[in-house]
Amino acid sequence: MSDPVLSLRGIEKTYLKGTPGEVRVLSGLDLDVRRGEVVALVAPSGAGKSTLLHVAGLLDTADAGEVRIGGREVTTLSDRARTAVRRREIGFVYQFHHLLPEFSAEENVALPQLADGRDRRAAFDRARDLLERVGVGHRATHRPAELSGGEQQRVAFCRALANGPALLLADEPTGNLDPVTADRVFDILMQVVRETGLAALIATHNMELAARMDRTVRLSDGRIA
Ligand SMILES: Nc1ncnc2c1ncn2[C@@H]1O[C@H](COP(=O)(O)OP(=O)(O)OP(=O)(O)O)[C@@H](O)[C@H]1O
Repeated sequence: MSDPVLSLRGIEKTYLKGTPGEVRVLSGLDLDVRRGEVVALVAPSGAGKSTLLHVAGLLDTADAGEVRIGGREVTTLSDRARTAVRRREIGFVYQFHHLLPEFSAEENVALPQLADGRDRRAAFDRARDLLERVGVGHRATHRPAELSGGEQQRVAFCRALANGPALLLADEPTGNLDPVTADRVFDILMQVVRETGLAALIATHNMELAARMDRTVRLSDGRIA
């Protein structure tokens, strides 16, 4: 079997180490996510879901343990090399869209591609194609403030997918939407993930959404229970 897209081994993370406020969040956590697999990450508030996603997404470093992306150990890479892995291999979706307000939907989706060296025309073609696929092609030239919450979040998915990542990490991606919109946006996310064969790790408090994914993992006492 091929290497998991994401492999975490023995991950440790403590905030404010050595101070009275020390918080041990991850303590020897192991997790694999394979190509085409959509995994729900479920845990009580404060258990460390965001911390885990940040470590897996190379936005933060663990105190100990190994992070492999596509079989490659990334913990020991230089900052520059890690940034390149993050940009090419990993897409993020957050609870709030974090789109750049002064740019249109298509510009928001084109920008990560331009940052990765793709030519302008190809970047905008891909942006419009992705926006079409999630049903917001007709809003391509609108700025985020001119879009509904569900539309904003669909644009945020497109931005996450813009550089063709192997791994999608999402932190409560529909948590800010009303239940009907959340359901619809989640369907679209699942459809796109299925079509592209991505590995996805999606943190959610919503057990109905978790039940629609391939597998649920629970984070408890700093490990996968
Ligand atoms: N930068 C930080 N400095 C100190 N403590 C932190 C920091 N970031 C997070 N924590 C603490 O670490 C623990 C885990 O936080 P984290 O945000 O990973 O939890 P979570 O499971 O994502 O929570 P929620 O579901 O509420 O978003 C919490 O107790 C939090 O207060």
